[in-house]
Amino acid sequence: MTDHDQSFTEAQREGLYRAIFERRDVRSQFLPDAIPDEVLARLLEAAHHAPSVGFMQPWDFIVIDSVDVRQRVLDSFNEENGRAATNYQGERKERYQSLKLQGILDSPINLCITCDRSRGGPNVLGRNSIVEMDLFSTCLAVQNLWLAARAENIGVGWVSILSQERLSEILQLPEHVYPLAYLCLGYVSEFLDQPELQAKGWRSRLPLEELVHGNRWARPLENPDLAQQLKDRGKHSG
Ligand SMILES: Cc1cc2c(cc1C)N(C[C@H](O)[C@H](O)[C@H](O)COP(=O)(O)O)c1[nH]c(=O)[nH]c(=O)c1N2
Repeated sequence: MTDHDQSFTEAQREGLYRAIFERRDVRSQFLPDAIPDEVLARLLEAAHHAPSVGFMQPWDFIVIDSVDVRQRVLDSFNEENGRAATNYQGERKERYQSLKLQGILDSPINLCITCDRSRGGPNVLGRNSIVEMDLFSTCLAVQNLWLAARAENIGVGWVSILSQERLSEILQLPEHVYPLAYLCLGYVSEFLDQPELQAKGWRSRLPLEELVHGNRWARPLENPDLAQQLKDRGKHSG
């Protein structure tokens, strides 16, 4: 037992949900303004407080301000994005090619969050059966940073249209370090009220009630009240 109230106030709870619902992947709205060091430090601390398998903390954070390094990453993006465009034809291809899918040079800073697959030695508690748990843990660090950034009015964009080998080479990563997330960070002109891919007609949010099942794959929920709640929530989330 502690001697202080551990409950969130209603305002604190709303603040957390607000960060969750108003977080966006940003590519087009970056401003060049620098992020103050103390703000960046808060974001990195939030990432470092993510849960991790066996408390492995497999992440490292590479803060990239060099325009030269970023240009080389952008070159990899352009090459990979050209290849990705060949997956589509006709109108869909045109739409793909009209999407802006990175803000590598528009944002003032890039951050690569890596996963050191050997951290903590060969036996990590909780990772004996499913070895990818270190990668999943690192994803949670990304999400912590992404949500904290929203609360700091900073936009984050994840760029994954990159050659992993090329990225490892550019950042001189050792063999056992996996470049998990390449992120662009910066203040923004606005946060869109829905995902940019939805706003541009690429793909829409799926109805939550179709994604929640009872007991076995694709079985309806036994609980009709929960089913109704899920439907109602869909009406007011963008
Ligand atoms: C693992 C991973 C990888 C990528 C992304 C996300 C994640 C989680 N997203 C962003 C993605 O398109 C976006 O999250 C969804 O469209 C939903 O939009 P909001 O994040 O809610 O704004 C993304 N966006 C982009 O413009 N270029 C990219 O290469 C990627 N890659």
